[in-house]
Amino acid sequence: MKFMRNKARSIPNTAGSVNSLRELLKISSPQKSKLLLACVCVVIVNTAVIYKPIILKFVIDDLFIGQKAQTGFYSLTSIGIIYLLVSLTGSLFGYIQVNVINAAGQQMIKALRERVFQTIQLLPLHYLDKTSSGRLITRATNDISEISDMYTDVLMNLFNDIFLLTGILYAMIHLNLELALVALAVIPPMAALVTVIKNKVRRNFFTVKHIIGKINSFMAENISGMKIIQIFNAEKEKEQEFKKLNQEYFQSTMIQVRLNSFLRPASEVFQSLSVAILIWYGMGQISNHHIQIGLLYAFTTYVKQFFNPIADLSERYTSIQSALVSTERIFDLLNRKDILEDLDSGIPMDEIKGDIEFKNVWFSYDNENWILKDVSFKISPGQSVAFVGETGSGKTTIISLISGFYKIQKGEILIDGFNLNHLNLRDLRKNISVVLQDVFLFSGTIKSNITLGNPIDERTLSEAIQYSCCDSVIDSFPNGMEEPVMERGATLSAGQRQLISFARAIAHNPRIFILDEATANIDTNTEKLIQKAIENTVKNRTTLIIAHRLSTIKNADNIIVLKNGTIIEMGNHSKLLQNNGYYAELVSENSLTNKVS
Ligand SMILES: Nc1ncnc2c1ncn2[C@@H]1O[C@H](COP(=O)(O)OP(=O)(O)OP(=O)(O)O)[C@@H](O)[C@H]1O
Repeated sequence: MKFMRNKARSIPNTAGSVNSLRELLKISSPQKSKLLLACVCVVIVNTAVIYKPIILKFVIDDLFIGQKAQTGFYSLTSIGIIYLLVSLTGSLFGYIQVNVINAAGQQMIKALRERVFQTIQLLPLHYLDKTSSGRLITRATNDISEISDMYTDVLMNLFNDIFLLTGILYAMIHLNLELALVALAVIPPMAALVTVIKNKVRRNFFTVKHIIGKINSFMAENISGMKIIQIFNAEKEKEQEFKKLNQEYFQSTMIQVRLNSFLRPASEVFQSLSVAILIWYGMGQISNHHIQIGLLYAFTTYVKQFFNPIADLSERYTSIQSALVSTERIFDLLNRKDILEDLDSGIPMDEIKGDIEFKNVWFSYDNENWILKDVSFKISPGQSVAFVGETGSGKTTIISLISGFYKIQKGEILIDGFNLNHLNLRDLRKNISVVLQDVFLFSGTIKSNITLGNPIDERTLSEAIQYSCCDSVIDSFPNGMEEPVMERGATLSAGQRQLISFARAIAHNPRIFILDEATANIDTNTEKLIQKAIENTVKNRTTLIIAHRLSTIKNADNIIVLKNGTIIEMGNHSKLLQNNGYYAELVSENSLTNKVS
């Protein structure tokens, strides 16, 4: 059933493209006036193009063959001037059209890129857990640039071409219906050919884009994991994996190249065929004095002009299909409003006290396997609680639930007595700070990593630095707070990163502080600093610590011991030792790191 659903979503269909194009037009609506101006330009440019053969026909048939008196308006000079003016007007409006359409296209792409980024920021963790970063990166980069190309290069030309085709068609029918039908006799077989190729091109583009997503994911993952690859000499294996992906990509693009390279020559064959039929039929008509040579000349010019946009269209056909597929993929993401985080509705809470209660909470990530089973506990404001338990017992899951990252299936989580599901998530998260084991730093400066762009005054900032014992780290850098930080804080030590993240947590002055204590070995001096930072941070705050060090656990007001998603013991250090249960066993086995005690 699951398979069927996925498959149904991935099969490309025309309705999908039409809807996506409609969405694209909606995004373009602020650019309405520019688009309108561009359309006016298209009309003027193409009228000029269509008029030029009519002027030449007049010169050949009326002035030279018909021997019409070449005086006044009909003199060669005035007709030459008119021809020049028509050409110049066409060129001038062509210039305006290109500028206006490009400006409108770039504005639209800018808006679209912003919307994609905003949407990515609101994707819930349960979606991100199952989505590769490469897929999302491909949406924000490759797919957008394909639409940009289509918009600035293809779309206006498309409008241009369609207008030109209609104009030429009208001019041909108006001049001589019979000759027009002869000239266009090749259109039905040509349309049949294009229809056959169309679906192949679309299907293949879905494959191509899917593989680009896989390549981007692979690249992103390998670049971040390069240290491990190099240490374990896994370069060859990774290279093989990459070669396989690259080969897949190569094969699908080759199909595209073949289809693409077939379309232009095919349309040129049809063009030559049409000219040949026209000359064969037209010469007969001239010999029978049914038409004059100027008309045949105008028609051969029109046929060439008629097939040029068709040839261009067929060449652009693959780009159009590619961009349509990209548009569909982007709107597939943008329209997932049902899953996006709703940060702004719910009960507003400017300041929370920090009272947390789990009431018979059951939780599963996949709606099948229970990770938390009937978990209940209460933490009063300002209390510190340490979570202890073997790996996979559900400690991290509990803190993710308190931050509102996942929804529980059964039971209730209450914050200050309010059900977390009904709270304003933005307000809740404003009151929570976390320090994770694996500290995440962004490229920027130490200061920007502490403030994360939030308006934090200098006094709060310097207090945060002092309480987090981060001052010694900052003083050790020549640029102090403005010291550049590389992506993921790659140039800083684990201890330095930890201290910066404590400063970040304190600077945001949370009511609830969550700490996933690092298990990494840090030198004794930094260890002491971190211990001090923890002591300073937990003061007057509700604190939840996933604790690994006995020293931290001992200081906690309450210790919650978990096993397989169930609370098996609860109490302070001495009470749990007295119980002589699982916790006492962990302590006696020295499973908890006994550092800085
Ligand atoms: N995003 C996720 N999607 C699906 N399952 C998950 C996810 N995160 C954790 N799990 C599963 O939930 C269970 C509990 O994981 P959790 O991270 O809460 O354990 P933990 O007690 O914090 O472990 P550790 O001490 O190793 O960090 C594990 O079996 C894990 O495989």
